[in-house]
Amino acid sequence: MPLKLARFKEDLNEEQYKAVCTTEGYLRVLAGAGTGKTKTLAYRYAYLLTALGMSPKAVLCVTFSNKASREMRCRINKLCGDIALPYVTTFHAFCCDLLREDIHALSFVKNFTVIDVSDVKEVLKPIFKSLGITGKDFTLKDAWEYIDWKKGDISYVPVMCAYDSNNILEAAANASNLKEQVFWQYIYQCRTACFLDFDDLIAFALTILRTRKDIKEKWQSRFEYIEVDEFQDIDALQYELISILSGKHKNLFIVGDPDQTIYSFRGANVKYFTDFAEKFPGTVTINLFKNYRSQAYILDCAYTLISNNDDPGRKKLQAMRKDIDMDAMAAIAEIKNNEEDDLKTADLLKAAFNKQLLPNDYPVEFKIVEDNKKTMLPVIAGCPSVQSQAEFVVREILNIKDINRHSSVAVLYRSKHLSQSIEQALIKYNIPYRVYADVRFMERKEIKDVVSYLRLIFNPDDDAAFVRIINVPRRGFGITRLSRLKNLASQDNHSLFRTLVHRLDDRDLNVTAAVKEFVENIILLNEKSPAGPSAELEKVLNLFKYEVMLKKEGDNDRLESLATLRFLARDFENKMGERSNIADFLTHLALSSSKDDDNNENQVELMTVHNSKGLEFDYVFVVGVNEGIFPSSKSSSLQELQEERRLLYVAMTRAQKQLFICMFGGTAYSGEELKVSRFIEEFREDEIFVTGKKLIKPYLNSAVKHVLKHFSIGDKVTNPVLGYGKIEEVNEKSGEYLVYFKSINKSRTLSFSAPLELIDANDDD
Ligand SMILES: Nc1ncnc2c1ncn2[C@@H]1O[C@H](COP(=O)(O)OP(=O)(O)OP(=O)(O)O)[C@@H](O)[C@H]1O
Repeated sequence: MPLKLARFKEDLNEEQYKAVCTTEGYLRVLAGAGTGKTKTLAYRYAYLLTALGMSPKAVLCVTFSNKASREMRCRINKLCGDIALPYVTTFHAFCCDLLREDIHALSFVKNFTVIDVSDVKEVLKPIFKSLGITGKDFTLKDAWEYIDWKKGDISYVPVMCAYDSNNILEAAANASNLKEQVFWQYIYQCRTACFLDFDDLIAFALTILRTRKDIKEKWQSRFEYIEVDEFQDIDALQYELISILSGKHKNLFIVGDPDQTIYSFRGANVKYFTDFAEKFPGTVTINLFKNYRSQAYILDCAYTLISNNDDPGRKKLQAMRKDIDMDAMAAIAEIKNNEEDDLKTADLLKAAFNKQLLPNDYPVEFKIVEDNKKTMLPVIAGCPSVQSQAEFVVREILNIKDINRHSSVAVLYRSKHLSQSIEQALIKYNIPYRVYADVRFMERKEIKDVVSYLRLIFNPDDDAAFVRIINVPRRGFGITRLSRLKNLASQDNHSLFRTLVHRLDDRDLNVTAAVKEFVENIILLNEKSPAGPSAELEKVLNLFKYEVMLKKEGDNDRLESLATLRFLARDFENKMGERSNIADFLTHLALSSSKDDDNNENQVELMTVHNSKGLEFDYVFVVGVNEGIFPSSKSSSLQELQEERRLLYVAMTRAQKQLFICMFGGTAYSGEELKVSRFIEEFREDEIFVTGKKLIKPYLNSAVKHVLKHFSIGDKVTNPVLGYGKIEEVNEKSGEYLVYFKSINKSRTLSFSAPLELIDANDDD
């Protein structure tokens, strides 16, 4: 059904409507979190099609991620019916389309293969091997970061595409350092295999547009209108691409929010958004500031946090949602004890949520908060350990009263390694979940490998475990030998491992010294009286050289997974005490990895904050808000810290109904005591509800110190109850205003945090 024009006015607010209908020229929309940026973009696209009658082929709408472009297509299809939308796309997909059509201009093959980051690592591995590079020199990730950085200068493209590929080898031979050598070897391998990585897609497309006037004009003519989402996060090359493409018709619509710039580390620069009007004279700017997503307390708290960053023309967001049912929300467990320790807290949480009497020997006060106002405030939870944090999250999830879809709950974290303790707790309580764009912890290759070692030691007849690890690390026991062994095993009617033990000198198998060593070690560990899980794990990692292999490959991600596994083993021992053994630990792990139906929509969503961009959930838990984690220990400069703050702001503004910000105590691997994030210190005490005060309280400064002054003497303001008023005095020390209200013909003293909105100085009250 065609969209009725009246609907645009009905569905949109005044500013959104203006943005949708201003179709000609340069338009910049400065849209705060949850103010309907995506909605405006979708409606504008629909408006171009229905009101102007444009063909979808003439409108380019570029979003930041595949997820965002799927969402955009879905929204447009809801408005315009089931039509094809060939150019609602991402930067990379668009460049790929352009190259499939015009890569001949670079004399590169049309049937190139696009490779992603994991493929890049596979291309790099043999290069590392041939150059004898180990993790001590640099890691695969370091190499990839160098390549990514190098490709910021696209002058490599003609070399990569040149007829004579010896040029590339020459560049590699003349390289001034090892990383540079890896770069050119990588380019050579990609050229030979006809691979293009994501950086190449942009670099190749831009090279064509820069150098081939005819092709440039073709693409410029094609797109009469261009829309770009998340413009605050575009980089120099993407900016140039859009500038070129919009160069003929000059109808460019951009939306962005400087407070949500979270990709500076990848070269994004917010200046392309903030300086847009100078670059393109005649630009109209529209501000969207009415937030339709979150309840007011969440927005207030997020605003307090982000106000610590430079002000890029920030406007306080106005909460529009009035429909939130407080009774449906999760009650909060308030921990008031002074002597928390890890296990006790978990038990206490359990008791509190089950409304059981607390055991007498806990010298604590612990209760469920039933106060609506407190429940609405963002909760800051200080959990004594990473496990009690997970316990807290899961218990709160179970306690949400209106939870009909688990997918209305998200657990967000700064670093993906934080997911595993949450995963364990969700499994324990049978709550379905999905880890966004990631492999679950127990399904990661390295974890399965190491668990297979443990299984084989425990049970040498475990053929599945044997097959998985006999040649990892490589021991000269590939597919051919394995298939011979399988035949022999079925003749002997033995398991694979036992057959191998009996046939070590069999000529057919011709086993290597490394395989013999493997067999000896398995037998040795199997015969020894088993140690606790963590000691056993250590032996496996050392004896079988698994960890050495990862170090050689420089695979930090996998090494960090092993660190997590060590942590799990230690934790299991702590919990189970002297009784703990490897068999129980294996059972525990096996149960943890039981698969749920991944297509099930009814799953709690686990993801990094970066992945949560553009999404919204009723209930949001941000976990691991610890100093060194969030902000990351890698962020030390002012700019980096501001980016981390924006990242937390993005996480907080995903929440619609309730927001939980959790940190955990304990000791880090480095031996240092874990601390509360500096961002928690930036919240105002009156804007949050703290549970687990023992950990949090020492870090909170007095509310007054943190209260921000928003208004000056003479400002005209409005209050939802008292109506129009005028600021008469500002008392910085007490954090209060004296405001004269016309409705009562009196002045009232109100705190800086009172609900006051600035009204236009020209407004006549
Ligand atoms: N005019 C409106 N009336 C009612 N609801 C609206 C309006 N505009 C947007 N919304 C709703 O507000 C929520 C946020 O909108 P949207 O996802 O488009 O925001 P956004 O600006 O893209 O957010 P962010 O940048 O934080 O990801 C959505 O649930 C959307 O349906």
